[in-house]
Parts: sequence; structure tokens; C-alpha cells
Amino acid sequence: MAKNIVKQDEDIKKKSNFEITIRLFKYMKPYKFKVFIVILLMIFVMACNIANPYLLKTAIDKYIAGDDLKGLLKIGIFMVGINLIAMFASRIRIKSMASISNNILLTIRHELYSHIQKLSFQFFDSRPVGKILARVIGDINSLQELFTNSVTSFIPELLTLICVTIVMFSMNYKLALSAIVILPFLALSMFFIETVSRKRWQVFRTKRSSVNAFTHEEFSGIRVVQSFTFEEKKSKAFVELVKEMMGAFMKAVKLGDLFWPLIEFSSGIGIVLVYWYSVKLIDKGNITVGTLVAFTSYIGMFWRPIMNISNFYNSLITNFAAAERVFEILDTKPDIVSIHDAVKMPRIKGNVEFKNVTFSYEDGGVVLDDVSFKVNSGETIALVGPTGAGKTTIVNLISRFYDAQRGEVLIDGKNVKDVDIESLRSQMGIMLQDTFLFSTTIMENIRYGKLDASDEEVIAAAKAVGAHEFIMKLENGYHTEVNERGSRLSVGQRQLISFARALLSNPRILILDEATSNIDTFTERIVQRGIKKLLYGRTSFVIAHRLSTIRDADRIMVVDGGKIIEEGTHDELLRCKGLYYDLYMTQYRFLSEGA
Ligand SMILES: Nc1ncnc2c1ncn2[C@@H]1O[C@H](COP(=O)(O)OP(=O)(O)OP(=O)(O)O)[C@@H](O)[C@H]1O
Repeated sequence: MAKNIVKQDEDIKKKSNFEITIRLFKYMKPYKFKVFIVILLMIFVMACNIANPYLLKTAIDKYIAGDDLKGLLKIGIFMVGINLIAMFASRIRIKSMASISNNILLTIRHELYSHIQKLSFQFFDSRPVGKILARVIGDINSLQELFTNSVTSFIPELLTLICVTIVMFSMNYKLALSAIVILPFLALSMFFIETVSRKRWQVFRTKRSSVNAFTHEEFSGIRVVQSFTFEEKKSKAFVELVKEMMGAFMKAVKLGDLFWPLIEFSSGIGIVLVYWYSVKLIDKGNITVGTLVAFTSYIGMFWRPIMNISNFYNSLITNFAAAERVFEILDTKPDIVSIHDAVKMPRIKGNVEFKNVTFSYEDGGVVLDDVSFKVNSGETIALVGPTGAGKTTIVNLISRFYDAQRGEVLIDGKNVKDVDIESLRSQMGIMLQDTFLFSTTIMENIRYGKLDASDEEVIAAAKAVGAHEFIMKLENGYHTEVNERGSRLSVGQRQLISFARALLSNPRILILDEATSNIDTFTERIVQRGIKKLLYGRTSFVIAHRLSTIRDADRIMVVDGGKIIEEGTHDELLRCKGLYYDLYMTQYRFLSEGA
């Protein structure tokens, strides 16, 4: 998977027009009956339109020329009748297509959303969230026009074109030929425009995606931007990106705008030729006035479907780029999937073993190098080591967020690759340093740990980890809404909520990346009690930053340079006077006051 950053354009693999068309049409399958009815209505409208000039010709040549007022009245009433029905049919078409296209967009959006949720960490490592948002929202919106107007009109327009051509040729083949002699020139020009335009629209969309990603990143990190007074610099960068996007848009639109003048020009030439020729034919008495009137109507009708089909084609080119981007994500296979005959992970006892595990991230060097260790059920392991040593990587492999290139990760003797992922992860509690809270109530945030938990269970979990007191002091207690990411709460409060959430899920294996941030001594004590409560009775891996957690751990593993270089209790490791001793002297000793 190609990596890209905010300002770097995505590299989209081109798909053939045919492939994209077929895939888009497949989404219409569930609505085939409705679409069929809509097409029938359109054909009816088309037949009325084609009949009009012919009826007019009959009225002029037969009834007006023959002074038949009764016949004229009859044909007039008939024309008004069928045109009223045609108007009604057009309205039904518009309403039905709006509903069908909305449903299709909902299906595609949902499919994309669910698919992205299944993609592995590697996918999210490879692109900014803003670029993903651009596809789920912007690109899918672009498909709307394609489904609403274009698809159902294409078939009737094509039929109109064929019918009108047949009628024109049957009326007078020489006049008909003069009308269409310009068509090969038009087709050639459109082919050229399509080839260049498609590329330009793709460039525009990737630029727009970069603007999205930039905006998303800036606003997510607004605190950093403001505290380092980066606003102006960032604004300039934003304007640069927007300018690039506008430039790409102008280039794409310029070419797309050639469509209409080209068609108008071709139709103009066609009409001039017909008039010029028909005047000659009338002079010679080869055609009647009625035929000329009907023919001039037909020539308009001949060019209208060409214009509409070209419009459809133009919209295809514009929106195929969007479809291509949507399908690219839908075609991305999740790297981490349950194997075909994966068994459900039975209730985990908690024995964890790494057997000669070697791992590297995509495009990176070796992060874990032939790592082996065994952890017994119920043990608390503190992982310590310098930054970038590979501690988080070890816990990511236990939860199978990534797969090791060599070696085995075993839980209760079962290779994590052989068991169903959901049954594995549902028995794990993973708590990251950056506690993530959703913008809903505290009650719901805790309930994420166990979706069917009652309010009483939620409150019991909060009480157990020591979160209840501060929650009750908030204006609406458990029903207080926290802002996005819980920004209205303090770091310690957010941690306590996430502890309650983890305790509620009652995981068999707990993974805790301890927050490094300093919190006041009072909250620190509550948080420590919360941690103790959480760790009790389950296998736990703690990427430990608090000396208290490290001291209380059954075992400390010291990770460095992709290996576990020391293992033992706090006192044992201090006695060894190795890396742990050095870390203790430089890092942890100073934290002991907070412990
Ligand atoms: N998603 C990723 N893609 C590529 N490389 C990564 C990724 N995550 C981590 N790394 C690299 O792998 C190495 C180990 O990272 P890891 O996060 O496991 O270290 P750590 O010991 O947890 O560090 P810290 O204590 O700073 O959190 C680092 O060199 C890091 O740059």
C-alpha cells in the first residue's frame, strides 16, 4: 500500500471505463424493476416527442390544406392529451430516480464505511484521516448526479436518437445525411476531450483530498497550532493547497467546458446544411412544406439526445474519477483477516507466548528481532525501555493489529493467526495513552465496554475504579455530555472513565499503555487504585511509566533494540545494574514521589 502524507497526492490506479460502468450498474440491480418502469415512462415520453412533429405535419398537409376543421380539432385534442400524460410521466421519473439514487448512495457509503472499519492499522498508517473522509463524503456525493439524471435518461435518449434517425431517413435520406455529416468530427473531438479530461479530474480530486486532509489535521491539532502560534504559517500552507486545488479545477473545467460549444457548433452546422439543402429541394418541388416543418423539428430532436448523451458522457468522465477513488478503497483487502477455517477463541485463560517473533512495519527496518518470552495466566508484566524500543509493537502483535513476519504469537497455546479475530479481540482490553472518548454522555462512553450493560453495571464499574465521585459532581452526572475526545474533562478524569470502560468489558488480557502526563497527587492516587483494580485477576501488559506500576508488576521486561534484554522484578533488575538500573537512575527515580 502506497504511503502518502497530507500534502502528497494520492496515487490512484486507473480502472477501465467498462469496469467502472459495470460496477456502478450493479448497484442498480436491487432497483431493477423500478428502473425498468422509469425507462418505460421515458420511452413513452420519447415516443410522444417523436410523434409531435409527425402529427403537426399531418395537421398541416392533410387537415389545414384540406380544410378539415373536425379532423384538425381531433388531432389537436389528441396531441394535448398525450403531451399532458408525458408531462405527468416525466414528474414520476424525476421523483423515482431521486429516491433510487439516494438509496444507492446510502448503500455505497455504508459499504465503504463498514469496509474501512475492517481495514488494518497498516491502512490507517498509510494515509491521513482527512483523505479517507474525502472519499466517504465528497467522492460519493459526486456519484449522485450520475445516478439521478444520467443513467435512466441514457437509454431513452439513445432510443430517441435511433428512432429520429430512422424517421428522418425515411422522410428524406438526402436531408438526413446532410444533418449528420458532421458527426464523425464530433465523435473524434469528444474522444480526445475524454482522454485528457479524465486525468485532469483525477488530479483535481487528489488535490481536494489533500485540502481535506490538511484541514482535518490542523483542526485536530489546533491546540498545538495555537500554542506554538503557527496560525499564520498554517494559513499560508492552506492557501497554497487551495490554490493548487483551484488550479487543477480550472484546468479540468476548461476542457469540460469545450463540450457544449463543440456540440452547439456541430448542431449549428448540421441545421444550416439542412436548411440550405431543403430550400433547394422545395424549389425543385421535391418536398412539401409539412415535410420541411417536421424535418426542422426532427433535426432539433436529433441533436437534443446527442447533447444529453454527451452531457451524460461528460458527467461520467467527471465522476468516474470519484468512482475510481471509492472503488480503490473497496478493493483494498484488509491485511489482518481471520483465516478461512478460523476457530473461535475459547475463553482465554491468559497464557501468552512469543516464539522467535521477528517484525517490521511496512517500509521499515526490523523492530522486533527474534523475540521469545512466556507469560503465565494472571501475571502483570511491565514493559519498559527507551522510546522507540518496540514496547507498543509487542502489545500490537498480541492483539493482532499486525502480523509478525516470522515466529508465532500464542495465547493459551493457540496461534493468534489461527483464531477468529473478533473472538480474540473481544476478550482483550486495550487502553491507549491517549484515552479516546466519543462525543456522547459519560454513561454511553463507559458502556462501550459492554454494549448490553445496565446503568447499574456501568455505575458499579465507575465506582470500582474511583470515577463515581467526580462524575457525580458534574452538572448532569452520568448523563453529562463530554465533547469530542472528551476535551472538557481532565486527563486523569478521562483515564478513570476509560478504566471503568475496560473493567466493564472484563477482558481476559489487559493491555495498558500508561499515560505519561503528570496529574495531581490526589487524582494520581485514585488512578493508581483504579489501575490495581483493573489488573487484578487477569494477564496484563502495561507499558509502564509509573514507578508504582513497575514495582507492583510480577515481572518487568526491558525492551531495547528490538529484543528483551532483561527480565525480572524491580529489585532483581536493580541488582543487575543493567539498562533497567540506568533507566531507573535517570527516569523512574524522579517519578517515585508521584508513585
Ligand atoms: N505504524 C508504524 N509504522 C512504521 N513504523 C513504526 C510504526 N509504529 C512504530 N514504528 C517504529 O517502530 C519502532 C518501535 O516503535 P514502538 O511504538 O513499538 O516503540 P515504543 O517502545 O512503544 O516507544 P514509546 O515508548 O516511545 O511509545 C520505532 O522505531 C517506530 O518508529
